[in-house]
Amino acid sequence: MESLEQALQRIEPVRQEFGQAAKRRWDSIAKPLGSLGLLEDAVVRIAGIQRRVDCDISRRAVTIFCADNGIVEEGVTQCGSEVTAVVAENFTKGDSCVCIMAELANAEIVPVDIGMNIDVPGMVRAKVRYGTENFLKEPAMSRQEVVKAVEEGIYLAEKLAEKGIQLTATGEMGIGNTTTSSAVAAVLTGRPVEEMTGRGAGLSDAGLKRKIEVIKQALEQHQPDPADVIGVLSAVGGLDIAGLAGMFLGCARRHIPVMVDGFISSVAALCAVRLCPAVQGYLLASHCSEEPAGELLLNELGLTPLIRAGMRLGEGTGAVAAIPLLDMAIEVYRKMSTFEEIEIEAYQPL
Ligand SMILES: Cc1cc2ncn([C@H]3O[C@H](COP(=O)(O)O)[C@@H](O)[C@H]3O)c2cc1C
Ligand SMILES: O=C(O)c1cccnc1
Repeated sequence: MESLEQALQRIEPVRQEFGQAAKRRWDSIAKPLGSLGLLEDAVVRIAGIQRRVDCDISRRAVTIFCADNGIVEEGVTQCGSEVTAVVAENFTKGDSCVCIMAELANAEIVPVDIGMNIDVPGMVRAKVRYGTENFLKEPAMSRQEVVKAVEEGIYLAEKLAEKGIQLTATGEMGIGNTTTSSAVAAVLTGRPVEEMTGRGAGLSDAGLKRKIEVIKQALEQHQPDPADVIGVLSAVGGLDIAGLAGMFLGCARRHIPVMVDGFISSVAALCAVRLCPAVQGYLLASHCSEEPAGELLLNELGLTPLIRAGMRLGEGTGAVAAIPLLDMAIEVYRKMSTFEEIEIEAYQPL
């Protein structure tokens, strides 16, 4: 298993020359220049990542990192931690929002237990520990545990690469993970907690107020250093965010395009990019989360979303929703006649 340090050293920048060749192919196609907008940009990006002009995303998976969060004790969520395992079990049976969407998008579901309170059969076991601590009282976990979770994500990306997966979508499930995500986002962006915090899966006004207070108090207490991503995750993060950060790093390491989902996934992507800026070139933004910080995080990542659908579900639903758009883009890119071909036909005597 590759260590985080080794992976960080081995991640290479994307190869622009393949992206440039893909752009020339788009420009030769018989349609107004650039008229498929972000769909064209996505294919150019994928070509650079895969290092091939005839890029291919026909084999795809959605990895769903599942973990529990000790901070749920503080009343920052609408439902209890037991819901994490219930939904996770449904991932193994194909009965969740993301499963139904992934079936249509022809994406394999890979549910990963990176730190749930309960063991659920049928999941990829990458459990670092049974849930985190309540970060209002003590650090969520140790630095070693953060590194272990990141390394599990990197390892899983390696396994997906070995299986021939050509595109990964990132998902998560873990009650309380919008609280950990808001805390991490506030530290990494240096923005006020209020701007970074929303209602998650559905909090009341009073609940939202409490959630903001809890995060503020915890940050006051831990004073995490924004330059120390592992330290921030250890103080106020979650195992799902750490595992996802590893997935982003691992996909970059293996030249796999990786689709960012919503709020939690964006925070994990930001962690990965702060650990290794070259990772940015391997990311594709699917949609803009309806959580208050959704747009800000995408800006911070330098990404433009393909979809604006007002989604705020998680599980990887937004990332999976964008896959059919990419399929359509690649189909046009491959099959559509070029200006040259059409002109040649036009000169044939009728
Ligand atoms: C039944 C159910 C299914 C979900 N699927 C995704 N989430 C989403 O909501 C959770 C984060 O919100 P919070 O921080 O407010 O707990 C995550 O698990 C996320 O994936 C769900 C939440 C619930 C309740
Ligand atoms: O945007 C998200 O990823 C999100 C928002 C609310 C709850 N769960 C996930």
